[in-house]
Amino acid sequence: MCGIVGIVGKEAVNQSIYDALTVLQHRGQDAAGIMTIDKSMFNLRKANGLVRDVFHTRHMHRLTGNVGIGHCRYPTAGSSSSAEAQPFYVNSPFGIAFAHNGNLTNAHDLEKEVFTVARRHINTNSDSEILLNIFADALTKISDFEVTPDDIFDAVALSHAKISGAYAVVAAIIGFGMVAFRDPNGIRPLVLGKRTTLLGDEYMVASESVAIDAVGFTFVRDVAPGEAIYITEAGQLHTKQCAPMAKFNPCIFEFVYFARPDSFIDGISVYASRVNMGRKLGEKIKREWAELDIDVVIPIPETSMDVALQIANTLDLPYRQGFVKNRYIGRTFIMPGQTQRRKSVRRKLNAIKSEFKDKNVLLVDDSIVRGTTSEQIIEMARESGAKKVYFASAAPEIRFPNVYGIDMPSANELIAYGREIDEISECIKADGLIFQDLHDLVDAVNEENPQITRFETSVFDGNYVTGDVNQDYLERIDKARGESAKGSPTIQTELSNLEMHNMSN
Ligand SMILES: O=P(O)(O)OC[C@H]1O[C@H](OP(=O)(O)OP(=O)(O)O)[C@H](O)[C@@H]1O
Ligand SMILES: NC(=O)CC[C@H](N)C(=O)O
Ligand SMILES: [Mg+2]
Repeated sequence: MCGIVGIVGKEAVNQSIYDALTVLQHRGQDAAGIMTIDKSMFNLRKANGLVRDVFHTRHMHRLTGNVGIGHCRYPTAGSSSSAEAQPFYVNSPFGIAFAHNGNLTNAHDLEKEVFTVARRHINTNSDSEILLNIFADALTKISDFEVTPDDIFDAVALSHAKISGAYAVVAAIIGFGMVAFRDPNGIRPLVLGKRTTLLGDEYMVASESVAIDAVGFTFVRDVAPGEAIYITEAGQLHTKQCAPMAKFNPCIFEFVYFARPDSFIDGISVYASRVNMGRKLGEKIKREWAELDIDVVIPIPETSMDVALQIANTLDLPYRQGFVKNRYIGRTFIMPGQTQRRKSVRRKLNAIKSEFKDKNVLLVDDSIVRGTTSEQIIEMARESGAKKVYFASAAPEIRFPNVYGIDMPSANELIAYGREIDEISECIKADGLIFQDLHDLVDAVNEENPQITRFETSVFDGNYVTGDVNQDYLERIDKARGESAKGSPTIQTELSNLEMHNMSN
């Protein structure tokens, strides 16, 4: 669930892109990159690591220019190698820098087409590099030496017709400007911002509105599903709907977990949707656990905190911070391997024993995916003296793989796969376990924008909106990306030495 950003400014954009990436860091912790256009050259810095570790002052000095794009990566295709960090680059037609959030479902077929028909070489296993080459090939076919807004929109339309899956994209084209587009289902988010300066208007696109707030731009609107935005280097804005059947199917997991609560996505406040989730789950707990002897509601920091507070209010119970989060440890779910994820839970969260001693506690989390967090947290609550430990999840049981940009390629890794609620409860050793119902989750988010008629909910119900995901496909991604396919950490490290890009130190 990477973070992307792009700015066409009147002055240097490097610092604003850096600042935007720091507030999109929760979307991808593995690698980061910035590419700027300075006259007729690109400047690039990308590497594995957090934004604050990838860019040093010496890199920032060299990232000159008034147009640039940035990316922070959470890999969902290929490997964690720094060669797959983004932005990617191609040199024909023109120089194009490219950053992508999402995941393609027909990358395998497209790769063949790129090689045999477009005669282009793909140098990594990243689906984003394929997507870039599909777009570049479309632009080659359509444009001459000059690029008009219509050329850009025709190239995006041609790309939409070929690509399947989830993609929010930002690209910078040397000599012309910046292009951004969103897949026709609008699965991944993308917003447009503007800032008026004495030198003229500046434009920005980003994965979440929080990035627009952070760098002092004003939120204009969400980019529509299928729509393309083209901002010339001179700062002229052009927009066009480029997909005939575009419709909103935003990923519901953005609201459950991925996005920051202070962001708005497709007209929906992420925070308000989480408060609604808490209210609905609180009401379900009241209905189904009427006899329950809960003394206190405790969130599992950080994402579940807004939900847990609302559950406590609905149940009229005290809300207490029983766990302290180490602010220097990132999100565990988006870490690359299960070993690292397991180790990080205890490094990240520590219990305040007095909040548990001799109490029946209700622990609240936004979701249970592999069960890594819940199992260890329940153990910590018991070690801290809790009498009984109940557990509530603001999302329903996750039983299906994700193919649209969340790294859950294998059903076998999901704790709810093939298990009923009492079996899951037994696995995580809870005294009672309750999940939100899917219709309540959808209503909780939908209440904030009733115009959206459908959400992408495949991890809960197995309905994949692109219509091309079958058992064969799921088996292939399981083999290619499941935990057993990812290899040992040593192999990962070796892979990370295979890279091909500039500014490596
Ligand atoms: O069942 P699991 O496989 O453990 O996955 C679910 C957990 O992972 C996430 O937390 P994470 O630490 O990533 O981020 P947070 O600090 O934003 O809650 C999520 O909020 C759940 O706590
Ligand atoms: N999470 C994402 O958006 C990942 C983008 C792309 N599929 C990659 O693996 O780099
Ligand atoms: Mg969490």
